[in-house]
Amino acid sequence: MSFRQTGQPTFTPMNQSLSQTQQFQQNQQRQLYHPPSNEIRYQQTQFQPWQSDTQRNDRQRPYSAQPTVQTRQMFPSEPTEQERRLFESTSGAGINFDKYDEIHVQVSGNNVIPPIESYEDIDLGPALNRNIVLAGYKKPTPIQKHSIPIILGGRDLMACAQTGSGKTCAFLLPILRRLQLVNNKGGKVYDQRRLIINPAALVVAPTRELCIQIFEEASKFSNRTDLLVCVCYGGKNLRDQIYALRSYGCDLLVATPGRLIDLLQQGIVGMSHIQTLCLDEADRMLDMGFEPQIRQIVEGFGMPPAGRRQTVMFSATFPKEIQRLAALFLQNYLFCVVGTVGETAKDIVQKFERVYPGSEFDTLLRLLPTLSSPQSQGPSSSNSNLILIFTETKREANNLDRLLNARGYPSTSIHGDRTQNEREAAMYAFRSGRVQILVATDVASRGIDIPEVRVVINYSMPNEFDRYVHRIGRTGRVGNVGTAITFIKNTDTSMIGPLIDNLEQSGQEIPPFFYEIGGSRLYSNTGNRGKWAGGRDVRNESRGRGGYKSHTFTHRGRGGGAGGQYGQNRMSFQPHQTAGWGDSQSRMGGEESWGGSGGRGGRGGFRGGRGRGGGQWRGNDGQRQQFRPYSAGSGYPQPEPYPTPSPPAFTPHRPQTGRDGFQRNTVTWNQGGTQSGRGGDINWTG
Ligand SMILES: Nc1ncnc2c1ncn2[C@@H]1O[C@H](COP(=O)(O)OP(=O)(O)OP(=O)(O)O)[C@@H](O)[C@H]1O
Repeated sequence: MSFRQTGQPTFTPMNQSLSQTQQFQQNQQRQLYHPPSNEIRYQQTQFQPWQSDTQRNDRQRPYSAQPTVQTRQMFPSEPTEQERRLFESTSGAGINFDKYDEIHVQVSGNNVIPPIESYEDIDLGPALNRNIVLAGYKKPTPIQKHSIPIILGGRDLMACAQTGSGKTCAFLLPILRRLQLVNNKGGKVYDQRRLIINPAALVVAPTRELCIQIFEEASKFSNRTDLLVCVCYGGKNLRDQIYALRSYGCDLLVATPGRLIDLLQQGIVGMSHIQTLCLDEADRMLDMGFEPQIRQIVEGFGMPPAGRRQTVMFSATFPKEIQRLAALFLQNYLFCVVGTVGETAKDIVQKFERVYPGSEFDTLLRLLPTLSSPQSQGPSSSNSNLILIFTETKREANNLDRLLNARGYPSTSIHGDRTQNEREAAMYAFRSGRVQILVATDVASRGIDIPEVRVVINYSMPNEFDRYVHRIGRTGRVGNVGTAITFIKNTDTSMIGPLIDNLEQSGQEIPPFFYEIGGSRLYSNTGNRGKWAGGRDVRNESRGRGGYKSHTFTHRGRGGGAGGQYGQNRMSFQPHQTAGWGDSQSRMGGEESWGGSGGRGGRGGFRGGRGRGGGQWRGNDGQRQQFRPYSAGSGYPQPEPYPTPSPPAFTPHRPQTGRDGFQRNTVTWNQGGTQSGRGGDINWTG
């Protein structure tokens, strides 16, 4: 008899006949329907790691039997000086931030997990909640609304959202929260007297600069937790990174694939504790360049297989063939797309300049005075108007940098031929506004977040549309407006079709000269245009009508009142009755739209649990369906972590930086402070 029939869950006692995956799913289910209260769940974080199968099976005790630890969260109400410095680089949301709510979100897969509407809807723990406030985030972006509960719920995820829409935080927050429940103790394990560092979560990103950036974000959000975050990337001294890893241990490792494989091959780092694997810029990580390395990392060093680990993938672009390949690393995953796959942000004004071979630099010189702020004519400390110029080759980047400097425009460059120290110096000079022009190859096209970049110039048009999307995505981030100027040559015919599609989609003007250049490509809906179009889960294409049901969400409706009706279905808010979430998914292949109608008190969408009840709606099949609301702060289902071997007792040192710039998470506590064991936030007792 199932829970849905009786209202009470029935669980098979855990025994040897259940596979580890089944046991994990059963645990998840148990927590899904019996979310423990905040306090009890917090106490639950104090558990010891499972050490063996027998011990794991013995863990079938009710929560009330867990040891009770009296804890009080005592964080200073005001940020300390150190915290101010840590969070000072966080940019504010732009004027168009609220427009994100108008973008439709589609989620497909089995048992879709509904989104949150605010950070308070979900229990991320006091430390993370405080860090969100310190970062100045007032409400989650659409991708965060969906990804946070999905990742926290232990599901695999393939997520696609526009550039600059907060994807980093969408995976970091739930990963850090899950890590708090793991008790990995820095993953230090001795194997035949040899120390191996086993992180519990791994984020892999394609470029060194992006790794540094993700690490810095992770350091911010793990502030005042006892989690150890490390970054490893090529171009820096390997011995220093090994020294730092071994000294401190590591719970969350951010790495580039090449350096990670080095560390794995030398037996410095192990993959056996990995519970969550995250591929940022996943389409790049799985294209021909990186795919063999990712396969090696996932399959060659004892990482738990799909189903026993959680795998999440994020990008702004997800070509269909990469989606198919990515599916091999995932199990029973949810596919979440904000807007349309590969869409450019609407806040970027796209302009085009027709150029002829050899006339590019003159065109640039003509444009620059109109783009730069007055301060940018010469050395200046103002960084309000940064210009990022993309070239196709390293040589072109070097030449352009030299020419610009010769003409009195202070610039610097970043590309693969520069040393890592030069690259980091260039990024620092640009971020801080010491130089206002950065000439870059595609090493800076993905993920790099510099809020003051107001203009991106494609000095030459890339030959793949996704590279264009990522390049121009360096501006117009998180609700800020930006401008992208692209130089188009007569030979760029293959890109004209996708560009026209894109401009039409974002309601922008199509330059008349496109019709001259485009020729027959303009009217063909094949090739690249077909490749990039659409925002579908590829699983549905192969399944035809029997594919996964796709749920469309819109988060409009804040501010109260009427409105928020979307599509054919209007959601009405009713007091929550019985949980029918799983049942509502039973009809495959249809499409539903769930809109926030504003509702009482003006919160649309899925805000239940504060007396506002759950929701019910009619799908296209006309049947009444219901969802189970969250209670504010009453605890989102938290899966039990996978069993991890017990590492030896370890007292972490926490210097701010390791030797030679190897960066470490910085955690400080007051004199006399106590730490309430792994898995919790650090508690201050004065
Ligand atoms: N909820 C939020 N409120 C305000 N700002 C936010 C929020 N979430 C993220 N940001 C800020 O938005 C900026 C862009 O975020 P992020 O770099 O994660 O975007 P992204 O989607 O990963 O972009 P890309 O596709 O280019 O990698 C960052 O400066 C981040 O601090």
